[in-house]
Amino acid sequence: MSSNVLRDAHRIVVKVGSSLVTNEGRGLDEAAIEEWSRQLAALVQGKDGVKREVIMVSSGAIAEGMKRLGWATRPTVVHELQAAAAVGQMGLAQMYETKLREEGVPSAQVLLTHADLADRERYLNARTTLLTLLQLGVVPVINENDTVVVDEIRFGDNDTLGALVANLVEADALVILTDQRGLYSADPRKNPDAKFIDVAEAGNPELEAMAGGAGLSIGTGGMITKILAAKRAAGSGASTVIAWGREKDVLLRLTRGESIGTLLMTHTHKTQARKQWIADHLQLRGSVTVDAGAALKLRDEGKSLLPIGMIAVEGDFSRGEVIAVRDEGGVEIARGLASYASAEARLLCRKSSSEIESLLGYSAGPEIMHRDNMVVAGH
Ligand SMILES: Nc1ncnc2c1ncn2[C@@H]1O[C@H](COP(=O)(O)OP(=O)(O)O)[C@@H](O)[C@H]1O
Ligand SMILES: N[C@@H](CCC(=O)OP(=O)(O)O)C(=O)O
Repeated sequence: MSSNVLRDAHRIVVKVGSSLVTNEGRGLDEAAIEEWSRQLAALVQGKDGVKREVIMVSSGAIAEGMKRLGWATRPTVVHELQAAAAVGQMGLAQMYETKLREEGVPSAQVLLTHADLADRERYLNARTTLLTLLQLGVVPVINENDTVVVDEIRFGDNDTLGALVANLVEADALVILTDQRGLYSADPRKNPDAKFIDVAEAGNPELEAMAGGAGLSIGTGGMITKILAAKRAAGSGASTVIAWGREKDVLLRLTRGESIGTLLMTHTHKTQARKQWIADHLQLRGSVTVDAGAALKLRDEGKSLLPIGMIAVEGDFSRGEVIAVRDEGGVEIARGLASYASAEARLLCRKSSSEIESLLGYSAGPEIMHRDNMVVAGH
């Protein structure tokens, strides 16, 4: 098994499932959360010599809420599930906050819904906030915002949410911690002869046939959602490891290059994936024309586009929509996500970034298009 995937990963999304977090429904597993927090902190602080950025996607709110409300069986009424999630999320966030703070690492609670990632503006806001938190050395602790979503628009299981977060921040790797040592050729609870898979290609359809549903009533996805999450994460260039969450020092050992769990590899390159994503999935909503100086900075220096170099704005677009950047001859030199809506961008042409706040009454950052959200033609 090639083991340099995690060793070389700079930005890692870790997902832990309900059954682990809540000790199979018995209540938040303080010792386990403390263990993961210690490891997350060590990665962020670079105790092994490399500082990494980590995001924790943690389930467990509903299971913990049920316990706090004294409910022995999982309700089926959606508002009761939402109420349980709201109660449980308090405990979940509090425990990660406490354990990470004890390790000297600040944390942040981020609750997301499907709508947040489907809407261009909210997508960009979520992305920018998460990248800002990572830059600040904060560990974002993410869960689905269960209180406001009903079944049809839910991620449903946090494996999918973990993969979408990996896509959102362009993580190098997704680590899914669960109650099995990884993927087997069949559900090991039902088939004791199932063989362990140590490495495979993410997206290989044979894997989907091996994976069954959830093990205990606490978890929702089972192995199939993990396999599909790995496929989705691969789309943005992240490889996935599925491993046992109680394995001693699992995150530290993985990032030291040890082979633990099942590695689902991708060969998609991150920048290639992003380029493809911007090229394929999004319709151009407009464009901006820039002067020769700005064109040079974008094309040759890998810089963001600042309003000072922008001469004109074409079309009608919102923040977060995809626009083209053209030079004065009309040639497209880049495309990417606009940080400002077209009406705002028009007011900012030829202006210094320091004037943004006084012109618009707020600032969404000094750039018209940040280089992280841009693909330059020919690069
Ligand atoms: N091929 C397989 N390999 C390993 N586990 C499998 C497989 N098929 C189904 N499973 C089941 O998936 C369970 C893990 O999923 P789930 O219960 O949703 O956990 P989590 O809360 O970690 O998301 C395992 O306990 C196992 O019973
Ligand atoms: N958002 C839900 C988690 C959904 C869920 O069950 O996920 P998982 O256990 O990872 O399959 C919660 O916190 O209870």
